Amino acid sequence: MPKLTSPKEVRELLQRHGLFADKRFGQNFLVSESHLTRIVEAAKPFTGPVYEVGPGLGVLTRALAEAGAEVTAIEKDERLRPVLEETLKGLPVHLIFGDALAYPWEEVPPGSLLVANLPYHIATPLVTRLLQTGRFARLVFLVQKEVAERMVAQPGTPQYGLLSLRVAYHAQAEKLFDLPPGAFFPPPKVVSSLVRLTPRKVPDDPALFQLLEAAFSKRRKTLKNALTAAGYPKEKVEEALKRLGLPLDIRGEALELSHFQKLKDLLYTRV
Ligand SMILES: C[S@@+](CC[C@H](N)C(=O)[O-])C[C@H]1O[C@@H](n2cnc3c(N)ncnc32)[C@H](O)[C@@H]1O
Repeated sequence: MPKLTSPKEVRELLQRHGLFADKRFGQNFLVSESHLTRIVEAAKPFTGPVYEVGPGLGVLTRALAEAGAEVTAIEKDERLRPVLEETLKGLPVHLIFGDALAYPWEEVPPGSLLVANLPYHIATPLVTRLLQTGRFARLVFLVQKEVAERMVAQPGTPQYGLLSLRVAYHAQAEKLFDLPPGAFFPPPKVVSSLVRLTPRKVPDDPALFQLLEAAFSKRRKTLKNALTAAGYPKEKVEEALKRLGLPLDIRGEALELSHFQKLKDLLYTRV
């Protein structure tokens, strides 16, 4: 069995199967034993079924299964089938080939976990969708450091925006540690971070997210101008901001989640 945390053995495994790491699929395989251990520890305890998006060569899949997780892994790249059949042989892993964005996440058992080294190009839409299902007890995943910083950002910081508010509404968010490019083969151009989200089990709030999308659609505008440009009545927006004790020229980036929730209540209340 090849050692999947050895760049040399990973290169040989790919060569033996006539494969290469395909950038289009965001393929940067984890080859750091110490980081692998820390990711598995951050995901424990395995209190529900574990879903992995993008098993790649199976390094994390194998570690999770060996640690006792009941893993379902969804991989888009069909070329990896023979590799995964080799590296996951004998382990009770349910392997599905397909696009994770097309997976029926709304049907997974309540209390499921996501543990993944996410392909960078689908990380934000995928995490948003998984949070909206209300089915996950914990999501532990690697993303570009810059995306991780946006997920945990506080009001008034340059990284703060729609993604930070989406995450704050649905979950408690932690950025646990960074991984240098050398932890992957081939090394990416960016630093990665491990994020852990612990959902609060709140129902989705479409009116709130409609308001947030409008507030952040024009980043350089004041909140009042962004909302009126999106069709919210100007007088109502001004009145609501005054009632909240906020200046009329405030920008969306300065408001925390509770402000937006109160603003939504005021804007959606008939007078
Ligand atoms: C960053 S690599 C991680 C691979 C492996 N988990 C590891 O840590 O070495 C991302 C993986 O996601 C797969 N992938 C890319 N887009 C996908 C999609 N839409 N659905 C499912 N898997 C996808 C890639 O083929 C690749 O195996």
